[in-house]
Amino acid sequence: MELSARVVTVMRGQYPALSRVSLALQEGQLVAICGPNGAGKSTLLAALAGIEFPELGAISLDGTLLAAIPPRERAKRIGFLPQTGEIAWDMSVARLVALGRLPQGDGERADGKAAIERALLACDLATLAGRPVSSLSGGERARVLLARALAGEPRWLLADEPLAALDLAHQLRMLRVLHAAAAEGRGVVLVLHDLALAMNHADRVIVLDNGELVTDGPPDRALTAKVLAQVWGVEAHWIGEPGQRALTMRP
Ligand SMILES: Nc1ncnc2c1ncn2[C@@H]1O[C@H](COP(=O)(O)OP(=O)(O)OP(=O)(O)O)[C@@H](O)[C@H]1O
Repeated sequence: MELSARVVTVMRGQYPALSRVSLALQEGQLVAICGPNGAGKSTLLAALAGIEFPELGAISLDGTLLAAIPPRERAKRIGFLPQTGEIAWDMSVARLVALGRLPQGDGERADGKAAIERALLACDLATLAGRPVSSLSGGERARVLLARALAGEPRWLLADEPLAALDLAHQLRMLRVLHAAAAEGRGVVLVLHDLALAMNHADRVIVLDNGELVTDGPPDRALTAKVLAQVWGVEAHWIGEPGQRALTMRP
């Protein structure tokens, strides 16, 4: 089972936001997409989710062009959480999370309800379920949006900076949930700015810069001091044990 991009170019006006990017993602892994501001991370994630159609190249899911898969079927198989945590309509947390079952159409049936309940619990939302989303804090809202994506229990979960607004304990909790989803055989792809999270928790890291793929591999090979200098322009190095690494930087 594979989600792949073949020489994908996405234009923004005259300039490419993504330029000839090729990669193949496998289920069962947690993959981090990293890179500086404007590198093309959100564009790549949206293209992989079928939200954005590339001008050149192709995105395929299990060998079928994404563009050829009907939108509802695509939404069943690929859950997408965009970077902007905007919520258009005010409603209760439980109702918003239930929208994650729309592609399946079973939000009122036992299977759907159980999946919604699992997502609410996974994101520590049980006590907030009856609250209007407009009354929540930024981090609470971010957990609700992640829960909506999880409620669909898609084969692929693509999330753009899902942990950025979360406190330390909830970051860890959500990482465990995302790891568990990968261990169940789902594909989990996260855009992450926090390179220590990527280093310690991802199975694979993809680094983009200026719309181009710079490195793609295990975290310790993709996020070397040399890559940090070349891509982020910082003099930094890793300390600590594998799985508990921290980044030290010269000011
Ligand atoms: N609507 C737009 N019009 C013009 N250029 C755009 C538009 N949206 C994005 N871009 C450009 O496309 C490039 C890639 O943007 P993208 O949002 O994918 O970057 P990113 O790596 O996700 O950045 P960030 O870390 O800041 O979220 C950037 O140079 C950005 O300025």
